[in-house]
Amino acid sequence: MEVLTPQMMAKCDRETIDSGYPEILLMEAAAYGVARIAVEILKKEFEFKAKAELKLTFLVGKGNNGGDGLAAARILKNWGYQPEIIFSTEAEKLKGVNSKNYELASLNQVKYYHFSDLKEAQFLSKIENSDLIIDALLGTGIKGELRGNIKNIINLINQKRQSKPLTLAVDIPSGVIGENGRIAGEALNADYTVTMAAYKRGLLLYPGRDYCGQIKVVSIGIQPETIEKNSDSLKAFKQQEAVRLKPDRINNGHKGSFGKVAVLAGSRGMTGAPLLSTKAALRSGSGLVYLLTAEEIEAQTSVQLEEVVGIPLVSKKGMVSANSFPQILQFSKKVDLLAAGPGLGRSSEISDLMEKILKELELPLILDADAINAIKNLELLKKYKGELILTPHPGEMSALTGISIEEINNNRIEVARDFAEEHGVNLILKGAATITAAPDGRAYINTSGCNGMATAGSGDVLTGIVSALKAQKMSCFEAAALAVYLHGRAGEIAAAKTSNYALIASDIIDNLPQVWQSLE
Ligand SMILES: NC(=O)C1=CN([C@@H]2O[C@H](COP(=O)(O)OP(=O)(O)OC[C@H]3O[C@@H](n4cnc5c(N)ncnc54)[C@H](O)[C@@H]3O)[C@@H](O)[C@H]2O)[C@@H](O)CC1
Ligand SMILES: Nc1ncnc2c1ncn2[C@@H]1O[C@H](COP(=O)(O)OP(=O)(O)O)[C@@H](O)[C@H]1O
Ligand SMILES: [K+]
Repeated sequence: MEVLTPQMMAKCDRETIDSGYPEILLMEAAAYGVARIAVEILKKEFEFKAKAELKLTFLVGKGNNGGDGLAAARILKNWGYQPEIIFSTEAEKLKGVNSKNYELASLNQVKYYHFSDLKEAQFLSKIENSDLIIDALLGTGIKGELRGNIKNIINLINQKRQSKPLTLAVDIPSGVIGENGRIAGEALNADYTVTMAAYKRGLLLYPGRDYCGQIKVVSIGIQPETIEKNSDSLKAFKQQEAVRLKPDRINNGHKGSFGKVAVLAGSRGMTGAPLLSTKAALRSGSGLVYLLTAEEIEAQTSVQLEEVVGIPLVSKKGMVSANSFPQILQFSKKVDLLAAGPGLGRSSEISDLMEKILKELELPLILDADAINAIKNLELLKKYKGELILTPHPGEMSALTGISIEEINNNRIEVARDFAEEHGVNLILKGAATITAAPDGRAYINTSGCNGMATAGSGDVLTGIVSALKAQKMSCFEAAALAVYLHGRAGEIAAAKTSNYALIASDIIDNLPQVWQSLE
């Protein structure tokens, strides 16, 4: 599913209207979507209340977002509900389709008030006594910080956060900036968001994402071709993409058919990381997993994971030495890919080794953690003879690019895309709202995951999953995006059992089986 900026969405609206599709019909479809989802929520949350008893309060602004709200209020009135509208602005000053929808709502006798005519206590009592608030104050047309009545309305509601009723946002929670997910001073916290035609970036990027609750996308009559033409190949990765992309398994396969993964990882004191990566690879469908690690710790790691084949490498002071390169080169001919980095440690030897690997190997490489930290010359990425997937967290990304962590997090999509395009790599920029970017400009925003995954070793698990998927002959970009999604789902399922507080990285691996089952 495409993820658009407000400008791209407006272009889709405009082209559809210019092609002869009446604007008021687009609005009607949007409103119908809102009304339908409102009914679903009411039926679920207030099973035993009669329609006429339910209190629905529409907060309506003066733009088209307000127009959607007005039309939805009228539709619900015609379905037997008793919605009330509170206008942030003078209803008589509405223009175009919004004015028409005001007329229609009035004709259908929807009750309305103006915020300016209500005393603060009256307004708050209306809010507190509502079963559902429908937020149609501001949509993607927001400019600058919140101001005027809309600011007052949102401030008043947010001050009473404890007693705030269920809230359904129309298109985007008012105050969230559609372009980037930043907040225009304040924003209304929604439990549900019904968004029109496609995701807007601000719904999936933090902090905006925290304000959206459950997001539903409704179709409003804009053709998929129009959306695709006006989008920039940024998509949301969800369960349906996972089901579509998961690698096939052949019934007459043998362990070699499902991919041979070599993991170059671990050092003295960091024996957990290689175990997490290799075990995650085994739990993600790989037929054979080898662990190439410092000879000093090889025996120890092999004892802990029976299914992994240990390959001891020449080491120095507990770390893999640069002199192990001929062994790695030799071994690389036996496997489908090499994943390097987890727990390797930092030393000039590791940097030298990574330089040799990037100069001389040809198989697909997945670089994480210390393998990324060891890259001193970015030119080597572009020159690498095989395919590359890099999986930095924002700290590693900052070290790699010189861009501050703050700037990276404020521009996750652009930073990930620019790097992937400039250096010809597939990039997973980790962290909440992980971005996966391909060298050709395609990118995904991930929709799974939870804050419990911010725990040591969680990235090592991801490396293992990516490796297994790539070894099962997926393209690098799709293997990376699917791995990020599965990792996030496994984290969510784990957190539902352990809580986000208690989640540890191995819980993510333990819940991979359930995630795989959900794709069958
Ligand atoms: N154009 C179309 O045909 C469609 C538009 N749709 C809806 O239209 C919305 C976008 O409509 P608009 O472009 O009219 O924009 P909005 O409805 O988001 O509102 C823009 C108005 O809000 C006020 N405003 C802007 N920034 C403000 C701030 N910081 N503080 C206080 N007031 C502020 C301004 O007066 C401006 O006119 C979408 O989010 C969606 O809900 C849908 O109806 C689908 C069809
Ligand atoms: N708040 C969060 N929400 C969702 N996923 C998160 C969050 N914080 C971290 N993660 C995920 O957890 C993993 C952490 O990886 P990383 O930082 O490399 O940890 P480590 O180096 O300890 O293994 C990444 O996949 C990241 O996207
Ligand atoms: K809104």
